[in-house]
Amino acid sequence: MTAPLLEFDGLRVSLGERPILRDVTLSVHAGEAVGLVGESGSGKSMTVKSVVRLLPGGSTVDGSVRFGGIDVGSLGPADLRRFRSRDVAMVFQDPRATVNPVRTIGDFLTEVLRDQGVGRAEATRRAAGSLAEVGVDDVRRRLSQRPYELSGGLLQRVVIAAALLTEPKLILADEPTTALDVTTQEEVVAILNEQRRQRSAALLFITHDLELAAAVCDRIAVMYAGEIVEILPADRLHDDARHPYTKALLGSRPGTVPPGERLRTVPGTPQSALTAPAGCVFADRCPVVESACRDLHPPMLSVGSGFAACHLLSEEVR
Ligand SMILES: Nc1ncnc2c1ncn2[C@@H]1O[C@H](COP(=O)(O)OP(=O)(O)OP(=O)(O)O)[C@@H](O)[C@H]1O
Repeated sequence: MTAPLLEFDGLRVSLGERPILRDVTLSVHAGEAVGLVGESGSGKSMTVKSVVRLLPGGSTVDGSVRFGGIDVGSLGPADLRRFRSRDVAMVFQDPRATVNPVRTIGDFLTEVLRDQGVGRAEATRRAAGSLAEVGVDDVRRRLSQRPYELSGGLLQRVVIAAALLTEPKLILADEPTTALDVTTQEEVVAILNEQRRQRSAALLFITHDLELAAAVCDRIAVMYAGEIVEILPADRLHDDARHPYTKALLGSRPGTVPPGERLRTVPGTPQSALTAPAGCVFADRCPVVESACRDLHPPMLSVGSGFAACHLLSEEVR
């Protein structure tokens, strides 16, 4: 197999004394879509932000994030700028926080290309083409409009068009549809995925929604309290999930209980890397916890089609 495009290798991030990510190890291959799922505060956004070095000030980083074999922590200012504007593209939750409200859509779209020395007419032509590809109609008029004139769904398409314009090798998408209504969410995710597939761009896709991750991605990494606790192929999610946390997430989805019955949730409250116990981070909420789980940190084990960090699996793989 070829070397991964993106590799997190034992990534640890702390803010002062406070741990945020602990030993995150994950790879994303060229053209592959990997979903990062987990409850709020599990570290999904911090993992993604570490790729482009957008962590909060005062963060300490150990371990590494490599892109194309190069440690992004070692990039100087000019290389970092080039990496951020050419190799990766980002799509965040709220398009209105991404697009400058007082500038036109055309200016927003052509800016990066113009920075790269592309002439105005050519940049506008490419911007118009990119908008059309993500299903925006009346492209010429859109280019002269300002963000407040567009709906949230349309504006997120503009952000996706911008993300695709520089032909990035990797797209980082952090809950790209949470701010949109349900029908628009599906359309926007479908367009993002279709367009990145056509370009063979890899995708690191953050979502709370396991089913959405399974529909869009090739593999899924489940995070809890700043750690990855399970990684498995998306099409094996239902059959092969082994970690008690992944199973609890699967059991708490809407649609798993008959209409009228109360939706099950994962019992207990989510924890952060700071509050998690010393042994298994999920021990306090785990329905099958044993005494060893509280003391010893479980290693990531190869089980079935994926990997999971759970003491109860140790016997099985021995
Ligand atoms: N700017 C910040 N300053 C201090 N702590 C932060 C900051 N951003 C995030 N954290 C903390 O880092 C941990 C991981 O947060 P992160 O945003 O990565 O989680 P997440 O899984 O993406 O959650 P969500 O789904 O709510 O976005 C949390 O405990 C959070 O409180």
